[in-house]
Amino acid sequence: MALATRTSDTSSAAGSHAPPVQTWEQARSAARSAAGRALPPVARDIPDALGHVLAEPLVARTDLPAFDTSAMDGWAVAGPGPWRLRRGEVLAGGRAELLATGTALSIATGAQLPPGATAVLRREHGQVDPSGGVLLDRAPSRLTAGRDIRPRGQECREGQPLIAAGATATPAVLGLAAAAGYDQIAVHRRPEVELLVLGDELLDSGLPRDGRVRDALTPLLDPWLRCDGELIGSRRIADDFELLRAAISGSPADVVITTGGTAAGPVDFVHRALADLGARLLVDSVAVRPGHPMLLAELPAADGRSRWLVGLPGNPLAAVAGTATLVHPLLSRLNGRDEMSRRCSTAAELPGHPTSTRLLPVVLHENAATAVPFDGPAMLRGLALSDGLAVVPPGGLPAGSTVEVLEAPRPW
Ligand SMILES: Nc1nc2c(c(=O)[nH]1)N[C@H]1C(S)=C(S)[C@@H](COP(=O)(O)OP(=O)(O)OC[C@H]3O[C@@H](n4cnc5c(N)ncnc54)[C@H](O)[C@@H]3O)O[C@H]1N2
Ligand code: MOO
Repeated sequence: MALATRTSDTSSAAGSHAPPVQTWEQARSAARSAAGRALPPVARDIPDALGHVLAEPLVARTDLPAFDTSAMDGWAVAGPGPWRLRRGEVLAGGRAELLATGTALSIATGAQLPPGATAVLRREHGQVDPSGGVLLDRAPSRLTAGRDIRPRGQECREGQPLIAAGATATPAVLGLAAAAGYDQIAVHRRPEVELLVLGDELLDSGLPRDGRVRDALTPLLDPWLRCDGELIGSRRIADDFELLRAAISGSPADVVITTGGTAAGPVDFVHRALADLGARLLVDSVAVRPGHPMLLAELPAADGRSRWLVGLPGNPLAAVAGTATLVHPLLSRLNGRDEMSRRCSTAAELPGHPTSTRLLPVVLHENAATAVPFDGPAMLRGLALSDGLAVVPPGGLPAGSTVEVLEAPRPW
């Protein structure tokens, strides 16, 4: 097969005619539509569900608290004082017998209240007489019925919905699920992702030398991909057509992500490999700077499972732009969640490209965006100082306008 180039007459370089250059908005929406719907629900143990999206509402499996509980260290008391002090104590996790009116029993915070108890007297509010057999309240007017008791069902009743389907399993949600009696929760399966980093010029350690540069994309993309999916592989592939073709076709991932090799250089094999594999190009070049050579393709299904490939340009900030434009929307949709962005104002002018959308690293102060220097396609210095990427429409934005700022993926 002839070496694929990206001149205008090579739209057949992949399995079907490549789409025309898309606007940034069209490309994002193509990535969401390609995913279609969230991956099917699976049951996950609570520790393994972090960052997943709930496929079903979280419904309380019990009253919370599940029993009347002491809110303080002190004494469970029955009726008005003074009280005859019973021997022993009830600790958290323990059970106590019926407490007769006029008696009291030492109790710890979190302990189940003995039946018959009407209030809890805090340790610092009570006084035991020298005989050790009688408990007095230092200020009886404070002790109303129910005082310092967390009543059963105060937080929720069994069967009550706590969190809606579609919410992300944050650490707080996982804690609530455990408290409400869950061992496993129903979440959407997360997409499996494999990262293939192309480029014989890349080094894994030491200083750039002899025309070679450090691989900046593995350390940058691996953590982001772990936020948005299950990263099942991350490896370097030599600039070799057969190796690249085999790596793509043999990948078990739902989504294969390549970096580099999207353009027209002598060893840029991504288009050719996709054509050879019969992939369908859904996005091939986007009117965005940096990152315009980014692409999205649907790979032939494997075992009935849909598969996709996102080709990110090699220039590091261009690869980040491709991640924001294609990878994050695709993976978010497969995960069943919305992408993260916020509306901000512009603290100063944000320079634009004449005809393309520009993704510009910005810092945010009091929700107002300012561009940072060193924002060239091959640079990461500006990005590393930034709070997000501003979406600057063609022509730019004057100070005082509203701008969408894309935030980096987070673990939840
Ligand atoms: N004739 C044309 N040349 C180029 C075009 C074009 O339209 N016509 N587009 C330019 C743009 S824009 C970009 S972006 C790049 C995209 O090129 P590739 O995706 O083929 O990427 P490579 O050529 O492999 O690498 C480009 C550049 O990035 C460096 N690189 C690659 N991977 C990494 C990495 N993991 N860490 C750090 N740096 C990386 C690589 O060394 C190159 O310097 O094409 C332009 N050319
Ligand atoms: O668009 Mo390239 O992605 O400018 O570096």
